[in-house]
Amino acid sequence: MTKVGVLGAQGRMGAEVCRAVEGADDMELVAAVDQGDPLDALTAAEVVVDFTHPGVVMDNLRWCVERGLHAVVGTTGFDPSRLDSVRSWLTEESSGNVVIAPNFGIGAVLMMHFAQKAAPFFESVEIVETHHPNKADAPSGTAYRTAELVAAARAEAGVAPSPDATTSGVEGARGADVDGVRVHAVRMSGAVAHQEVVLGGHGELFTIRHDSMNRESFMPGVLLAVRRVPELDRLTVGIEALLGL
Ligand SMILES: NC(=O)C1=CN([C@@H]2O[C@H](COP(=O)(O)OP(=O)(O)OC[C@H]3O[C@@H](n4cnc5c(N)ncnc54)[C@H](OP(=O)(O)O)[C@@H]3O)[C@@H](O)[C@H]2O)C=CC1
Ligand SMILES: O=C(O)C1=N[C@H](C(=O)O)C[C@H](O)C1
Repeated sequence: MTKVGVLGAQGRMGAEVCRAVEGADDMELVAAVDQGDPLDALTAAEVVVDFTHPGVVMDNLRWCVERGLHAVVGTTGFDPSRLDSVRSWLTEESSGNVVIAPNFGIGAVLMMHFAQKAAPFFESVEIVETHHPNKADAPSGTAYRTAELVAAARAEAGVAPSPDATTSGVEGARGADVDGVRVHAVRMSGAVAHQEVVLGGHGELFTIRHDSMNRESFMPGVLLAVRRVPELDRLTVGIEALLGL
């Protein structure tokens, strides 16, 4: 039985993770910690799952690493400099491993993978993500990561930036620029988590779309990461490798 602790246990995702862990035959929920609770209860765990807030996740993660706990992190906000900081904590001597994934949905991981594959074949690419209006960060971690992967694939293939003749307009109308890829964030009541990667050129549009209809959709990926994190090597970003992609 893997002993699991959850940080952000009363939040939308944390509560779903607690239910999923309690429903798994090979896991035991030993700590459910939220805002204001002491972290000490987490030392009973082998793996800590964090779904909190971009503003607090670095402190939580450092606390886990310093205690040799494995961590599975779904909280967003991990830009390259944050990932470098985490790598610097995970020395030869530290015993815990970390998985940080902007999206644990299997379909969402495949969407990112296919977008990366398709990106060099089209002149234009833009990303449109739609989320529930309670989301704190924009663009989503998934959109940010997709843009990074798409931009890297295009750079490696020597593809020019997406053409854009815009010289005037209202600020924000063209979305955010993430590594040269335009990302548009929609906040919509009734939505959960949705993303389209739109690619175009030579008289055709190719759209790769993913929809999370509920938060259960993330649980197979979260449980997979909890099962696999002890055998991984220090920091793993995304669960692509765990799926054999
Ligand atoms: N990787 C993935 O697949 C997914 C990632 N996410 C990401 O997960 C994060 C959480 O999302 P969501 O569950 O919707 O957010 P919620 O706001 O519903 O939940 C976050 C919870 O964490 C609590 N919290 C805040 N600070 C701390 C702290 N220092 N220690 C312990 N608990 C704390 C919050 O308490 P309080 O409300 O009092 O502040 C709240 O209960 C976001 O970054 C989101 O983007 C979401 C879905 C899937
Ligand atoms: O806040 C959310 O809800 C989600 N956050 C993650 C993100 O920012 O990409 C994953 C998913 O999109 C749901």
